[in-house]
Amino acid sequence: MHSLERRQAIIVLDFGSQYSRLITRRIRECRVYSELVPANTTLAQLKQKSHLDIKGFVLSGGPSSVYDEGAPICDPEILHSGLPILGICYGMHLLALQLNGHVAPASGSREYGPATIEVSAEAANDPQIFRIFEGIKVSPEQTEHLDQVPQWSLRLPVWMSHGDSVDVLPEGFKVLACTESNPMAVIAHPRGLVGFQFHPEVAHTPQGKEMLYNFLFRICECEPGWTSSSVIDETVALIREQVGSERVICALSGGVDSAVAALLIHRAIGDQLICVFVDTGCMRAGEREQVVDTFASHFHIPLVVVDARQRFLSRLANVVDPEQKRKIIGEEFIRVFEQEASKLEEEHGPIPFLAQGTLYPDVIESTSHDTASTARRIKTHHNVGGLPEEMVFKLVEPLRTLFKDEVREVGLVLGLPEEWVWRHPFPGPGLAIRIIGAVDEGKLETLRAADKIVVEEIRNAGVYRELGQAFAVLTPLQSVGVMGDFRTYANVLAVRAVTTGDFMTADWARLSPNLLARISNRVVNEVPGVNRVVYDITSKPPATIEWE
Ligand SMILES: Nc1ncnc2c1ncn2[C@@H]1O[C@H](COP(=O)(O)OP(=O)(O)OP(=O)(O)O)[C@@H](O)[C@H]1O
Ligand SMILES: O=c1[nH]c(=O)c2[nH+]cn([C@@H]3O[C@H](COP(=O)(O)O)[C@@H](O)[C@H]3O)c2[nH]1
Ligand SMILES: NC(=O)CC[C@H](N)C(=O)O
Ligand SMILES: [Mg+2]
Repeated sequence: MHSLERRQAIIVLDFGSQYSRLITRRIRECRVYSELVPANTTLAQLKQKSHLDIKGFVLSGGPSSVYDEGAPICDPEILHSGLPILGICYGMHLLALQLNGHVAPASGSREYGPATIEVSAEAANDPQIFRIFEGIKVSPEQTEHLDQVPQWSLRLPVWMSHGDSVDVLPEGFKVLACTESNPMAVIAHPRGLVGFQFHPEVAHTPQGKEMLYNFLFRICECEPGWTSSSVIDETVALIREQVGSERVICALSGGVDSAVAALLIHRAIGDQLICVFVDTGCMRAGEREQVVDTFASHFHIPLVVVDARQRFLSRLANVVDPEQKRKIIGEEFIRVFEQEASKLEEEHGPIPFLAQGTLYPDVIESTSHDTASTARRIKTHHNVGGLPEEMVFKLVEPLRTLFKDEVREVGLVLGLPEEWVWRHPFPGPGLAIRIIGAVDEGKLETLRAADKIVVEEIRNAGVYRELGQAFAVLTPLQSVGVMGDFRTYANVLAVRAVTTGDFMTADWARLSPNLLARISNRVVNEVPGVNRVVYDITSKPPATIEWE
């Protein structure tokens, strides 16, 4: 058995800020592993993560005031652990309050948006306290935007969003910086406790990343060891530990996540792995052939293709409700895998494990971190919330701790072809959730033809890589048109193209009018049953990326 080296980690306690996940991202961008955990996680619970060598904590911001009834607090054991802590906004308020300082409740005036912090001369001369700002300079362009010309000291543009503020320091702390309206904008204790009233994780704090860098490397004394190759080595060792000499089937979709999962598992356990691709009947034009061909030419892993078109389509017949569609598909997937596993077992012996390409965001979203309110379910993703309750498999999910761009990097290192690495995500329920209303073979044909044109034109225009996702949606809406002097009465097709980093929020892509014109023209001319094309100009939120 492989002995795993403990991985250096920074734990981010999530007090409900909309930026909590971004803090984790920023830390990982500095090549230090970081995990987001619920606000009420205790030090004792964290110590059970024995594979982690915890080097410090970040307490995130949050919507509550520390004076709200039931406001989340931090386990005192964490505050007294002796490890460095960075408290951001609400996290700073907690740090101050729980260590016997004082927080002034919001008094009408809130500090929201850009602000300038000024580091005090005295603090700048205290190297222990100053570590968080060491080496940071403002660029001349930034100085122009600051309130006044700097004389001697360090002034930095930052981004604020708060009402409460610290007004009495806890013992041993010093003020490191202030703003015009806030005398305690940054506080610090020589033993590595730092409070920021502003948000270093957002792009509007230009030097924020350098501050986080200082926290990680000067205060927590981390080493930048979290790289694609370290991820690969660790994950491979973990898979071996979990699976031993047993067999695994991997649900392979043709998307980047499951392909990378399959490659990692194959590296770990070789021919104990079999991949299974399910043709649900809701795939895009040529998808099945493409997956089979690319897989065969790049992987040396057996692939079973299951033609489950009939069974999915007959269960979906006349189903209109999006959530019901998702549940049916989630369940059918598992039933198909079970059936295939039992067939394969006749030849290969027991297959207790099912591997999936589940990512870190799926995991974070499926647990509610918000202690004050339970997150509302928007839609059931088939591979997480959509799994049936009774299931014979144990799950292997080697990407459970990774973000999408990290998965792509790992894919490149493992030799996954570029075109596969950069494919837009395609949801498991496929075209079934891009046909509004009931799904049938005729509508699938129409949508496949239209979707092919949309993607082709986007590729031809050279903008595929700039987009997070681009696809067509078939609406049940019919409208009147005129073609070759004849009246038509046919469906409206919607085109959706978004830019996004993490698929949690997205903006509609500003595709060029010429590109949109080409798409519209070709769709209406080449796809029977469509006589009108519209472009979706809604961001997420308030819309979602998929229409169902
Ligand atoms: N047609 C399919 N056949 C087999 N497994 C599938 C299929 N569709 C989805 N899955 C499983 O469901 C998981 C989640 O799907 P999801 O679309 O989120 O990931 P992906 O397809 O691997 O990557 P991407 O997000 O880039 O599309 C996949 O990783 C895969 O394990
Ligand atoms: O594998 C999946 N199974 C699903 O059930 C599912 N639903 C949405 N998606 C994908 O998730 C991302 C966010 O989509 P939404 O903004 O529509 O929620 C987008 O990338 C969607 O394509 C899914 N992927
Ligand atoms: N962004 C934050 O963390 C805000 C903290 C707290 N809700 C306040 O308004 O002061
Ligand atoms: Mg997919």
